[in-house]
Amino acid sequence: MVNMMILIPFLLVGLFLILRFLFKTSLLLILLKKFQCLEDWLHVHQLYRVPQFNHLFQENELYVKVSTYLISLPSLEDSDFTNLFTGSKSNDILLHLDTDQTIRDVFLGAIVSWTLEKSENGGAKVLVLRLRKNDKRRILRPYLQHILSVASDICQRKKEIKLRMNVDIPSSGKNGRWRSVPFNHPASFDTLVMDVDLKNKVKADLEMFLKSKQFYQRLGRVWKRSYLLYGPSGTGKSSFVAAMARFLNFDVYDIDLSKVSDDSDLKMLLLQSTSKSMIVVEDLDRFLMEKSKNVSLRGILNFMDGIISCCGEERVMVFTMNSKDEVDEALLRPGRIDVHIQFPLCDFPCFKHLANNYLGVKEHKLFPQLEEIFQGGASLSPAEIGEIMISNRSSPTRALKSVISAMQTNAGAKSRRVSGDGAEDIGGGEQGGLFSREHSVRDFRKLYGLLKMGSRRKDEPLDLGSADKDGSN
Ligand SMILES: Nc1ncnc2c1ncn2[C@@H]1O[C@H](COP(=O)(O)OP(=O)(O)OP(=O)(O)O)[C@@H](O)[C@H]1O
Ligand SMILES: [Mg+2]
Repeated sequence: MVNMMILIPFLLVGLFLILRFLFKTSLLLILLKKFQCLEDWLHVHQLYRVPQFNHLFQENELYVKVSTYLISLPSLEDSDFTNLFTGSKSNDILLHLDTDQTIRDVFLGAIVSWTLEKSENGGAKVLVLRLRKNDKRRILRPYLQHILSVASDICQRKKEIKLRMNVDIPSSGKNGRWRSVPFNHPASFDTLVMDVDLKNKVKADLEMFLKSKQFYQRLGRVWKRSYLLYGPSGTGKSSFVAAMARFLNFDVYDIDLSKVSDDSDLKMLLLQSTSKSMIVVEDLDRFLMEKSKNVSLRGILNFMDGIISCCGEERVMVFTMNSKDEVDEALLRPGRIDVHIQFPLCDFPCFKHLANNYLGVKEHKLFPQLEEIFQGGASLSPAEIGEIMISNRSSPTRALKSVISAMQTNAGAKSRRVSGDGAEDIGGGEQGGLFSREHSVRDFRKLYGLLKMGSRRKDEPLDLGSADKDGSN
C-alpha cells in the first residue's frame, strides 16, 4: 500500500514528462501521421486526375477552380511546407501548393487528399484527387459540386470590377464591340448622401434579387431587375450606379446609344455581355428626345425586356434620366422598370451631411440662416454644394458663406424667371418645375414614405419617391 502511494506520484510525473516531450518535439505529430498512413494503407483508393490543359491546350476550368478551392483550405496553412506569393494587392500573401505536395480535406466525414504533380509531358501540372473507394459513390459528385460553388464564391469576392464601353462598328475590329478598363469609381453607398432608410431598402432589394434565381425560373421570367434613377443634374445618379456595381461586385456595361448603329446592333451588344453584370444607359430621356437616332423606341423596349437574353442572366439594368415626364409610358411600365428612385436637390439635412463630410463641421453659427434659406425654397444640387465646399475647404466659414450667396443668387435668378412670364420657368432646364423646392420637399417625403415593398402588387414597379402625375398621393 505504502509502495503504491509512492509509485503513483512518480507515474504521474513520468506521464507528464513524456507528454511534454511528445508535444515539444512533434513526436506526437509524427506518430499521428504514421497512424494515418497505416489506416490509409488498409483501404483501397481511387485516383482522379485534373489536368491543367485539355488536348487542345486550352486551360481546364476545373483545374483553375480546384486550385482556387485548395488555396482556401486551412490544411494548406498547416502543411509541412508550401509556396508563398504576393497577391494582386500589395499586402496580399497567397499560399500555393508546391509540386508533389499533398493536402488533406474532409467532406461529409470522408477524408480525401489532393496532390499537385507534374504531368508526364513537361511543364503542365495535374491535380490528383485520392479518395477511398468506399466513399466514392457517396461523396464524389457532391464534393466536386461543393468545390465549384466555393471556388465561384471566392472568385466573385475577389473579382476586380470592369467597366466596359461599347465602341462604334468601324473601330471594333476583331476585338468585339466592348472595350474594358478597371472600374475604380470611388463612390459607395457609404459615401453617398441620401436617406439611410432608402439606401438600406435598395441594398435589401439587390440582395433579394441575387438570391432569387429559382423564383425567376419558376415564373418563367428573365432573371433581371431594372432600376430607373431620375432627378436633376448633379444629384448623384451616376455615383449611385457606381455604388450599386461595387455593392454587387458586377461588371458595368455602359452603353453609349449614339455608338449603336441600329436595333439589331443593340441586341448584339446585349448578347456579348456576360451574366452577373450591370447594363447601364445614362441620360435615356435626352437620347429619346433626339430627332435623328439609329435606335428605335421598339428596339429599346425589346432591349429592356431582355427577350434576347440567351447567354447570361442575373443582370441588373439601370437607366438614368433627368426627368421622366416626357418619356413614353410604355418604357416605364412595370416589368420594364421595376424600381424608380428619385434623386432630389439638396435640402437642409442633406446640406448638413455634406458639411460634415466635406468640412468636418457638425454645427455652425451660420446653420440657422442656411436652414431658413433652404426652407425659403432656394435649392442647389449636392454636386454644386460639394464643389463650393471643396474649393473652400480650408475655411468652413467661408465655405458656408459661399453656399449662402450661391443659394441667394440661385433663388434671385429663379424668382426673376418666374415673374418674367407669370409661370415658373422650367425652360432653363433640367432643374425646373418638377424639381422646384416645393415639389422636391414633397417628393422627398414620399421618397421615404412610399416604399412598402411587401404591400405592393407583384407587377407594380417599386417607386422610391416619384410624384404622382395628379399629385394626389
Ligand atoms: N447625394 C450625393 N452625395 C454625395 N455626393 C454627391 C451626391 N450627389 C452628387 N454628388 C457629387 O456630385 C458629383 C456629380 O454627381 P453625379 O455625376 O453622380 O450626378 P448625376 O446625377 O449623375 O448628374 P448628371 O445628371 O449631370 O449626370 C459627384 O462627384 C458626386 O460625388
Ligand atoms: Mg450622371
